[in-house]
Amino acid sequence: MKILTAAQTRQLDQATMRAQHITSVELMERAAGALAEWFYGAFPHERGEILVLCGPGNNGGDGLALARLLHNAGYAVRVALLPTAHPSADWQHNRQHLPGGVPVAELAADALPALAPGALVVDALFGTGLARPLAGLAAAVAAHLHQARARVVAVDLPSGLLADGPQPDPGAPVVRADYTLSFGLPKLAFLLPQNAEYVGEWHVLDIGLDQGFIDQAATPWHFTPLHDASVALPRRARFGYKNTFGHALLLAGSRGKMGAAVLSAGACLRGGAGLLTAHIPGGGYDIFQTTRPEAMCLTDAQANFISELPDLGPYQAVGIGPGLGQEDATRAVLAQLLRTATVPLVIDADALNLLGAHRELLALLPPNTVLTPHIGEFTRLTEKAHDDYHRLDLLREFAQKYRCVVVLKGAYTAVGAPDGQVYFNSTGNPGMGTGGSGDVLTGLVLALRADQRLGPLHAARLAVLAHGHAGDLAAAATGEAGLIASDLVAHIGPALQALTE
Ligand SMILES: NC(=O)C1=CN([C@@H]2O[C@H](COP(=O)(O)OP(=O)(O)OC[C@H]3O[C@@H](n4cnc5c(N)ncnc54)[C@H](O)[C@@H]3O)[C@@H](O)[C@H]2O)[C@@H](O)CC1
Ligand SMILES: [K+]
Repeated sequence: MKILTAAQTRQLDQATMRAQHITSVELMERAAGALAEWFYGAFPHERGEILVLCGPGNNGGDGLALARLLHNAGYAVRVALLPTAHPSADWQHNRQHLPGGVPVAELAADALPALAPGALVVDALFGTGLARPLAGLAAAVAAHLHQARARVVAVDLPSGLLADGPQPDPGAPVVRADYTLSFGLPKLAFLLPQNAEYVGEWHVLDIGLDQGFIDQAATPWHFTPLHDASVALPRRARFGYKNTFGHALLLAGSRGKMGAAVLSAGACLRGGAGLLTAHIPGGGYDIFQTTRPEAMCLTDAQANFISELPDLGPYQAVGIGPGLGQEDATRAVLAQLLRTATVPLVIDADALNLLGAHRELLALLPPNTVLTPHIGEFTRLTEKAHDDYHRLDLLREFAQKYRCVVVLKGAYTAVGAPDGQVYFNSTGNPGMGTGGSGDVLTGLVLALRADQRLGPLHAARLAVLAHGHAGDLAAAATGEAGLIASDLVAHIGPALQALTE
């Protein structure tokens, strides 16, 4: 699913009207109808008065049309208008068609509407047409809503927030919505942590926008919903056997962190690898063989960390990093792996930290390597981003420069591809912020990299999607707080099953 800029969204509206031979008023009516349907579902028994705040443009027009539909459906509705000398044409149309029974007032700085705590307010002040930061009356209204602790439903975007880029004035007020209802497609702003306090829970409402325009629109940003045919797992061949499903090698673990190796290995096995060999510190042998009898095990001469690179001949993919530690000898193993590997690599955790601390090693990264940093690890590989948008620029630059796939982990994990495209993930929950969660992802990526039917981007996106879905399935059983990484491993099977072609 593509994510478009505000400018592209305007072109999309125009293209929709042309392709479907409808007027902008008719498109606005569709938008208002979709908003009203959402309201009927979300607030079926709302008894209090709903205050609809309308700006001067088509976002305000949506608000006026919604006020009419809610009133006609039996809700108590009141409208407050931002004073304007030049309302949009569709605004004027919907103002004229507002039923006489709906009270209308103009907003004024010295008489902001009284709001009981929890009052339901629709923010239809500004949407994709926002041209400058909120100031004056609009800024006062945004602050007033926050102080009054109103429940705010934003139409298209919380007013004051840009759809597709950082705020020019980070200090300017933005409406803090509890819900944001976007038309047709998600917006880039929704996916970044710095905007979470404004966007709240967001939903995309289908208003039948022109798919032809969307298909040809150029954008680096994409959103991967749970069921996306382009990242499905191909079925296993009826006559396949363990060697056809790939033999993975995992280098992981150090004293005190053998659990990372165990979790990662479990995820690799549950991820469908035909065979898994783990190379671990000698002292971890009993732990590993006891907890992962399905895996084979090579032990390092060192008891507490990894100092040797095994012969890579038998393997279709190699993963390195979980629980690895950062010994000099381990760094030498990583360097040797980068120099000699001819099969796909997956690099995580301390292997990334070693790369960050010895950046000369980055030049050795084989193309199509999958790296799975969280924000801290990514910062060590690149630089400190001044905001979340800048970090996305750094992600694209890094993936393009090293021709790698970079999985930047977090809510809406962003997968950066070597061609500069970025794919945001839709699955997962805050319960997955728990030790070992990343080790599980590494094992899963490794399994899918050993599957020779999948390219690096497909494997990474599918692993991220399945990992998040496993988290959602697990949280349904344990709750978010109770979720631990072993639960993720246990749910990888059903998650992948749900994502199979
Ligand atoms: N074009 C269409 O057919 C559709 C548009 N839709 C709605 O239309 C919205 C976009 O409408 P517009 O392009 O009219 O833009 P907006 O309604 O977002 O805002 C534009 C108006 O606000 C003024 N303005 C911008 N920033 C301001 C600020 N900081 N302080 C004070 N005034 C400011 C502009 O001068 C202009 O009058 C979307 O967000 C969506 O809600 C939907 O109805 C779907 C269909
Ligand atoms: K809005």
